[in-house]
Amino acid sequence: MPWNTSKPSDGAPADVALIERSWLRSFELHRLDPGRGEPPRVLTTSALKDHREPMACFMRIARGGMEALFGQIRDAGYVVLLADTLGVAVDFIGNPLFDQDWRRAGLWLGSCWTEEKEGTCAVALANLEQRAITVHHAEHFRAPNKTLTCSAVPIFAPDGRPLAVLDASAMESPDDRRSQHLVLQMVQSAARMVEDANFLHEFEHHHVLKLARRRDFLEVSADGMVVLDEAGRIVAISQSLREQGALVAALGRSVEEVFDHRFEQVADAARQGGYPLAMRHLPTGTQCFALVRPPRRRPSAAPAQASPSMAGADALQAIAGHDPQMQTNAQQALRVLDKGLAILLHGESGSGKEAFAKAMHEASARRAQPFVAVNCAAIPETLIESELFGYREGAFTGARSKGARGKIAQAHGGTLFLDEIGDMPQAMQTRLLRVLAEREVTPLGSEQPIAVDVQLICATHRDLREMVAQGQFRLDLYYRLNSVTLELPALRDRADKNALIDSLLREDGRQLYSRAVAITAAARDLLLRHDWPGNIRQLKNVLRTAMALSEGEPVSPEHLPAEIHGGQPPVLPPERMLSLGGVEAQACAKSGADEEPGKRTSLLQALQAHQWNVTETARSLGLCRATVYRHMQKWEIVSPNRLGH
Ligand SMILES: Nc1ncnc2c1ncn2[C@@H]1O[C@H](COP(=O)(O)OP(=O)(O)OP(=O)(O)O)[C@@H](O)[C@H]1O
Repeated sequence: MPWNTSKPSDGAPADVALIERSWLRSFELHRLDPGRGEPPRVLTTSALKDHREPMACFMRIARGGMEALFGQIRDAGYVVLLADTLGVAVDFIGNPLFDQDWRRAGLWLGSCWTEEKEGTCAVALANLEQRAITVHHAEHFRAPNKTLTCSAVPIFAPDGRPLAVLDASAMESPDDRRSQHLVLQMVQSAARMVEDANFLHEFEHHHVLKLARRRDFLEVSADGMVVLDEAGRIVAISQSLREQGALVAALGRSVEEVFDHRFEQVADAARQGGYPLAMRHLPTGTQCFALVRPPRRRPSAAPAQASPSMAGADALQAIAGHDPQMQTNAQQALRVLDKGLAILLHGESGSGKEAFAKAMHEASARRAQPFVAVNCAAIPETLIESELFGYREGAFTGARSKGARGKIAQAHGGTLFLDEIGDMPQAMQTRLLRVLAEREVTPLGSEQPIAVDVQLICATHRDLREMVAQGQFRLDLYYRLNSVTLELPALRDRADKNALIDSLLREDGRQLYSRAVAITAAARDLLLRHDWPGNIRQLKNVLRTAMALSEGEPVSPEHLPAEIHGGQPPVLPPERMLSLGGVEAQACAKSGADEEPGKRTSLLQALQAHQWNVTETARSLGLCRATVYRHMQKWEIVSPNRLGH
């Protein structure tokens, strides 16, 4: 576990390649004139407010890092900028003596540093490539920027999403770009400081383990941080660990599965002042040390009293993208969150209902509490009751000896996401209605009700009104669930397909090749013309397969499956049929046409390879989970984990 490896330094040759590519785009894609004279555009105060408001909370935290950085470099004539992910400078610190000069150079609050307008520049490149970079003097594309030297570093949210860019710029500097190496390092450490402070703030109500390989450095400079929820599960890791790929596999596991300590020991250390624990990372046997930061007490017992999260609101905006209908959905969601209303998401399979529900949870006052998702279509009818409501010991033959908490009780204080609610059996509809009315749940075999307080979000691709008309869904439950219905557009109807393609190439490219992967105009054109029956999930799978086939080179038409070319879906052997992302939509859409015996074997092998983890299996095969469950039911494949029930 290489926690203490230092990050790659300046990496000048890599910078040169990025800068060359950006120049090409500036000429060919953005058709900019390098000789144009004006400085960057500066937004009006009210337009700037729209950029600052959503990140107000983060900006307060970032200010500390900006001031510390400015203190180190002000005498050398640098200013410090914080830009949002659209390249707008939302905060600025410079020596006020030179205000006029900064403003003329575009180093000013509200200035827009995008590649589309400015061509090659550091803030735009840090945003696009999501890595630290210096753009020095003539490396800038436009003439007025060529005297500048700018070093910019992206800052990430706890979930790995880009949040902002920190930049240090000067109007005068030596010609040799190596003179900026140290400045870039300083911006990097300030960015990391801001990122860590934001991380600790987001998880102030959790136990946080600060980890280091060397005990002496633990208190002054930890190698990374790990967050535990109330049940001792690892729910987040800091960006430093994420970048090194360390502990990513530990997410979602309990602390004792990953380290040789139980949660009680960790909580005990926290109570006694967080003394350093000597720990062993079980999968690798690596020794490390941990300081435990205890959770801060909530000011009130009710979690719903906390203030809404600005970072969460950002997450919601990010999921909404640039599509007007999705933006309206995000605004409406923000208005109705934390008001005790049930929310219904309606949209085709793969259109992002669960992703949107998660983002809503992150934006709500319940964000530090659990988000529990239940797919009603995936649980066999005989198990749905115990799964949802829980059971007491000995409630039925095969019940676990200690009983089990149901999903509804697990979501207490947080959000319960009921996916495919249209598939919930009628008897369960009646029980759910009672839970919603009485705000308590009675586990099977028990007479003792447990009080529950959950934000309920349901999702379906079905027409519930039609189901009500046909007597398949209870009218009273329908009214309870849809205080607010948000319609998620199908991908083919989204106005921001281009931006979605770019963000998937950037995010998944980062995972596969540590950088964004480009796409040719011809391939993009094919993607834009396709009608995407499997929606964003299908697009994501097609792009991942294409990126793998292109080996990181720009994705071009030959990397795309036949159906994207407007042809018939490829006729493939069953194994490939299940393993190609591009056929996901077909598999989802027509589960009746897939009877070949070879497919059962392929699915079985994939499930075994992923230790019967359906989510992982679905991901590896490029299918949606519901389809995997459907196939399992149809082909009578039973998980060994279920045999005991
Ligand atoms: N705005 C987005 N940007 C990038 N990826 C997205 C976005 N929205 C959804 N996705 C991804 O698309 C995939 C499908 O999303 P999700 O599971 O939320 O869809 P769904 O509508 O709940 O599907 P189903 O009805 O089949 O359960 C997931 O991998 C999700 O991460």
